Amino acid sequence: MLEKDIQEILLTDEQIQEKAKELGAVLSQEYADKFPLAIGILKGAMPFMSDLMKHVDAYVEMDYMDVSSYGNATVSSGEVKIVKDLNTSIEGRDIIIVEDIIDSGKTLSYLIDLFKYRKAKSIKIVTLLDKPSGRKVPLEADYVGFLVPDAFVVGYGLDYAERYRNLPYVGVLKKEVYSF
Ligand SMILES: O=P(O)(O)OC[C@H]1O[C@H](OP(=O)(O)OP(=O)(O)O)[C@H](O)[C@@H]1O
Ligand code: HPA
Ligand SMILES: [Mg+2]
Repeated sequence: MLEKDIQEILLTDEQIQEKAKELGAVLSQEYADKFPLAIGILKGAMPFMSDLMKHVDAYVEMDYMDVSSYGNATVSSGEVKIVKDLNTSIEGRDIIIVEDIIDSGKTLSYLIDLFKYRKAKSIKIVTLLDKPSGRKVPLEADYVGFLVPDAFVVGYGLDYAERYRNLPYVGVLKKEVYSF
């Protein structure tokens, strides 16, 4: 039913699961002798955080922050709103930010400033998707799953107007769904 709104599937469930395994193995090595705090950025990063963490073999703590800047639009409002803050103090902690996508870069550049202000010891970013063509502020992730083209993508956590997060794959949304 949902598939009728999808122009093209970019990444299958299998490709995403394989990538979660790969990135989990890298993080396991990197944090083997540390006690990092992984922070999933809701709502979009929920499925990726859950799949990725299953493959991290280290003493990792998890917390979530809910931030939003897109609302029902396909371009960032530029205003990053904290809907729910962390439960954990991050002072002196090694932070792993887990994101679904970096597009304009505004969400993460806001969060990095905030986490530095809160005196995190180190901050690394792992993102499933990176859309370099969308960048409005300079920002690079430490670990990137896949690059995506200049198109609005949905699925596997990513929404348009709160829909399509439950698709098991990542696909390009048909333009007629959001431009009328
Ligand atoms: O690099 P940017 O242009 O800031 O875009 C990336 C952010 O936008 C989306 O979140 P959104 O604000 O839509 O909230 P959601 O995760 O609840 O959908 C996505 O999940 C990222 O957090
Ligand atoms: N799709 C869904 N949510 C997003 C995107 C996108 O391409 N970019 C930033 N948030
Ligand atoms: Mg969204």
